[in-house]
Amino acid sequence: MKTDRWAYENLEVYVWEGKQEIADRITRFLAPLGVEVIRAGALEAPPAEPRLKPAIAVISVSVIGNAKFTALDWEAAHGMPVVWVAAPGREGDPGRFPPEYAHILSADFSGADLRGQIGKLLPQLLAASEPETEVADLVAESPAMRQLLEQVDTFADFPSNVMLYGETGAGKERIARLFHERNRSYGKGPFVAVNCGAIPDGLFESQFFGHAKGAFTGAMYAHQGYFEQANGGTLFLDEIGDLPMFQQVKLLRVLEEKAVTRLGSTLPVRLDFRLVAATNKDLREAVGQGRFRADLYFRLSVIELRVPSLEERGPGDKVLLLQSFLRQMMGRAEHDALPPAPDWLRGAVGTAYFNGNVRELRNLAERVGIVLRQCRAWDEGRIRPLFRSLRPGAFEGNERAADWRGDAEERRRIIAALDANGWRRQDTAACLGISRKVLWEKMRKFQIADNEAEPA
Ligand SMILES: Nc1ncnc2c1ncn2[C@@H]1O[C@H](COP(=O)(O)OP(=O)(O)OP(=O)(O)O)[C@@H](O)[C@H]1O
Repeated sequence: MKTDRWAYENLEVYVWEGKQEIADRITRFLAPLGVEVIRAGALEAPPAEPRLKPAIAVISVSVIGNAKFTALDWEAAHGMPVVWVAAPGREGDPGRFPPEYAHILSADFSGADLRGQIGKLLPQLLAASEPETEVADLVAESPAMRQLLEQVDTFADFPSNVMLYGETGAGKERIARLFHERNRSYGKGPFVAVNCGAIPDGLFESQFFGHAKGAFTGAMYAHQGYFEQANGGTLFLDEIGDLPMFQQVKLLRVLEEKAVTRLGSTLPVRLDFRLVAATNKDLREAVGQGRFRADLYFRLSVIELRVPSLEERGPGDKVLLLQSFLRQMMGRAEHDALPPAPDWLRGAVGTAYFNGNVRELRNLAERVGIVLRQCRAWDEGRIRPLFRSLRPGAFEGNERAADWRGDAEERRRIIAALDANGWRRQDTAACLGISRKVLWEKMRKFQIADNEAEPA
């Protein structure tokens, strides 16, 4: 269970306020608690990347302009609660602010006033930052997913680094969380997810290493980097293949030394966390082409697992996922009150091709959920058209779908040959007309477990 202290130390507060003095006061009151205060400009557009940490915005009512932008619009677009700053004496004026402006501060607020408002929002932030009911909702009925979960169970309780491969949106972060949750020691600590593709060069060090107070202009307070934030828990490095070479060197050094020194400090901090990295690229190929350091690759890839795409998982998992997302969206009671999903719907989901994997399927579920809530029935006339934007699974012109189907087919062929040859690699390779080494590489690529195979 996360604590208020954890929440403050991991909180980002975006300040959109025209008056410098007010913005400075917010920083002065919050930064000593470990809060990262970010001075934001106009924030009308929702951020392109999802935020990695819980966040609150503090916004001056005057910069928004009540007429065109309501508090609800803002909160929905950004997914973070807002504390509004109003001119002194106006904050309690019910005629002026509709009820959704629930958290209003008078512009002459004290530190206690500000912390009081934020304190009211902490329980909601803490709840949101807990992993969703990951394990309970994890849909993994297909043989490919069951095999993956078995592998997670085998390795979860060890500290070894893990590398997850898989298409975008296949569920790599979800599996990383599972590794975290199933580890008896690190699972009790934080799970810190970082998208390595989204870190500007100039910010890598301060974001990963943190900085001491006064380390550079503007570093008014000490800041914990991702390594320290993940201490005692799991650090999930997504899109690791996008890490530029010079950042790779720095990451490797920290992993080797198991310590980090904040910028502007001389005191190393000992590190002890579980590292799970993920990529949708072929890292071995990147190593071969000199785009990824071999030493870092070997350090990260102690345990290598592949998260199957939805195509490989097959129609059964697609249907179950759709139902699970619908239950989440509509609420279990409302969903279960519906008659069972009709065959035409199962057929449509099962054969659709989801380019964006589980994430795209969830978007479809959201659209279906909206219709279901309106008509409370599986209305074919209204629901079937929602599938039009999706390509059928057998769509000829889609190369990626064809690749995936090709992989799944090859995997099936290899398993059949292994079965037919009693899992003896030499005989299987001969039967397939490939070398034993190539067979081994393919078994590794397709995550074919060879528990019963002869010793190598
Ligand atoms: N087996 C599953 N059961 C239920 N939900 C899942 C499953 N796998 C993934 N999801 C959901 O699908 C969405 C995408 O998953 P996730 O973020 O883990 O994918 P990813 O492979 O890490 O994506 P990216 O490559 O973009 O980083 C998330 O909302 C996740 O909760």
